[in-house]
Amino acid sequence: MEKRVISTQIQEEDLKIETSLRPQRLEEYIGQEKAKKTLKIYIEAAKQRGESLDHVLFYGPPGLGKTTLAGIIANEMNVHMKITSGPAIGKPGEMAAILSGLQEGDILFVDEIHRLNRQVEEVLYPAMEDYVIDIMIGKGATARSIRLDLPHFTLVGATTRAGLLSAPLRDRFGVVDHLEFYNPEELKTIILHSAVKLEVEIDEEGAFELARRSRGTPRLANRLLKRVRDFAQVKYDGKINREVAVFALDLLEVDKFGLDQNDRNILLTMIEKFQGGPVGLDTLAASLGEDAGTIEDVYEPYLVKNGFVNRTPKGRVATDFAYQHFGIAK
Ligand SMILES: Nc1ncnc2c1ncn2[C@@H]1O[C@H](COP(=O)(O)OP(=O)(O)OP(=O)(O)O)[C@@H](O)[C@H]1O
Ligand SMILES: [Mg+2]
Repeated sequence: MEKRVISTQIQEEDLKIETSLRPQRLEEYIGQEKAKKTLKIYIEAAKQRGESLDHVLFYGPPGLGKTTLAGIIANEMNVHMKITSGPAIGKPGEMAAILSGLQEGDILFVDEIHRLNRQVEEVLYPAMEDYVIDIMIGKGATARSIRLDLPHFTLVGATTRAGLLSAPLRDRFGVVDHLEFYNPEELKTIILHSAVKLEVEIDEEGAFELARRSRGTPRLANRLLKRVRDFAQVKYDGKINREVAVFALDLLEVDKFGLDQNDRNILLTMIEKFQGGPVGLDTLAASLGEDAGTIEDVYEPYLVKNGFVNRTPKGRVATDFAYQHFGIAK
């Protein structure tokens, strides 16, 4: 599918601004009240006891703030954070090396943790549970394993697909938080904060228009803000109000539900090629020329959340609301 403005996955243009816009403290982190409340308590308790925080797993669609929260935990606990990811660690020895390099209280952030291979994962089990690793020394008949103590660290895992995590790994996390899509009010607040940092002039209505077209996702809200700023600069006097926002977003083909061309493609394919479904995920993916995992993690959650698609045991179904959205009779 085409590269889309609305894609919630990280793009090169985001890297620069994301670092500067990323909240550093829990109190600057907007929304996710449930996760925030529990984290706050756990952080305070761990600090009072002078212990490391329990292992934490964040899961949810891309761009909702998993990496941001991991960084915030490190800041609040006043410890270092080491960052790695599932696909980056191929061998058990590499994981052992990372773990033994940690200091007391440190955070090890493992992004895309569902992509760790089995052998690497097995190093984590005793490490998470008892803060030890077993290392094999020697070969063949003389091989033996020795046990090394690790500092008390906190593993923070992030994944878009909690379902793919093995049960033994999932069970070793003391705190599991599902990040939810943000509501337009929360996104509006995020946009207004970002606008201050980026020195963009935007009014409340302009911010709200961007917010409700941001697919419930802060990453997107920030990206749209940046794009619309460019429009405002070139076509208007640099200030973003509702009119500028609507004009720019229409040009970018983001509709008032935050759907873009690719979302519409998915829905129209379901409606036109599969009579609205039920259609299996793999069949739908093949028909769109898109990866099934991407549809499931990136596109579908928002379509389901907003009532365009239902997931049934027989497959995906386009809802009446989806038909209405396109003005197609069922
Ligand atoms: N609660 C929030 N308040 C303010 N800004 C936020 C919040 N959550 C995320 N952001 C902004 O959105 C950007 C993307 O968030 P982040 O990188 O943490 O998402 P992610 O869930 O880790 O995504 P991915 O699954 O792609 O790794 C951040 O750089 C930050 O600017
Ligand atoms: Mg991330």
